Amino acid sequence: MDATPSTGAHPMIRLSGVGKTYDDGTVAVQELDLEVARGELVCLVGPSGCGKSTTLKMINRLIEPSTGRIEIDGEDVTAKDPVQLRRSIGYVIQQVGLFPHQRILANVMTVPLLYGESKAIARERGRELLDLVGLDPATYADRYPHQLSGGQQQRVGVARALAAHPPVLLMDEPFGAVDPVVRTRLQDEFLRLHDELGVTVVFVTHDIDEAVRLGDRVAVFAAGGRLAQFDTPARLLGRPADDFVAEFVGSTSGLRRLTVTPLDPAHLEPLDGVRGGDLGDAVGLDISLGDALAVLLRDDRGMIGVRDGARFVGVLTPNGVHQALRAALAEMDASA
Ligand SMILES: Nc1ncnc2c1ncn2[C@@H]1O[C@H](COP(=O)(O)OP(=O)(O)OP(=O)(O)O)[C@@H](O)[C@H]1O
Repeated sequence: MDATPSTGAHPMIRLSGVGKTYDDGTVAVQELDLEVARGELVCLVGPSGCGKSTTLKMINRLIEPSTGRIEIDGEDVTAKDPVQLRRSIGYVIQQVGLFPHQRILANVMTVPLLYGESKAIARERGRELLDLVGLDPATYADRYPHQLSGGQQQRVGVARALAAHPPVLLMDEPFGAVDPVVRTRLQDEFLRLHDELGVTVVFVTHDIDEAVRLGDRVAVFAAGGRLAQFDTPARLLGRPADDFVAEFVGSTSGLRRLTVTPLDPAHLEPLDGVRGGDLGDAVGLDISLGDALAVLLRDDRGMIGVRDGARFVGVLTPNGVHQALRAALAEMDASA
């Protein structure tokens, strides 16, 4: 299968009325409706035990749903052979699960070989993928997993999951075990990779910051697998659906909103009368309000220049930051 999004009318993943009750009576997920568009990156987030992993594992049938229907690209997954299904869906977990006695390249080549590719092609594809996830094949291809750091092992896990060009990639807390600095780097790299490949991703995390940073949309789960809100990061933070979501996104949601609100020329002040020397650092229009505010706070002039390419387009002041946040909420309300 190919990761290139096709143009069919149905979503890439559709869960309708899906529920899971384990044999001991635990209701892990109930009546879940969720649609993931082609090429979308959706994060499932929520407190421990709220059914995120169960939901993910039902998509590739590691767990069979008790009720409801799951479709991938319009096809009912229960009608497919589970082994074939799992080969066509990439799966990355926190405990990377690399084969310890195989070298890194061999680990990544596993899936293409399973698909019957020749060794030469699988090797070439493996090297390409290592490169894609930021591991120089000349350095890492012949190492064993224990000779890599935790973050590097996670990258190999991602490379291996992408080896079969899966149209769908499921990720369960893939960056949970690495330190915050490495985690941020892996998130950045993964966002770039997602843009490049257009693969549809469902990503489980318990970290709301990770969810709003990565997700095109974020599904917040409450206990018992209840979907409390499924929305864009900006709406989730700006207009939480209920008290549970408000509490989950937390008291720092104002700060988080800065990271998901773009810098908008409408909230800049004109350059008139401002001399070059009055301006602190200049930032580009393509950054978030949060990054712009960080630059604004770095010096005490209270304003920074904003460029669109090489051209100065205005000045951002603290008042402009407030205006942008207020306007983003007003826009959301108008479109609701
Ligand atoms: N095999 C099982 N048998 C019985 N109950 C289970 C089983 N697997 C999971 N559960 C229960 O189902 C609920 C949902 O578990 P799940 O692993 O999906 O949650 P989660 O949101 O992914 O949690 P975490 O963030 O802690 O990984 C929990 O109450 C869990 O104890």
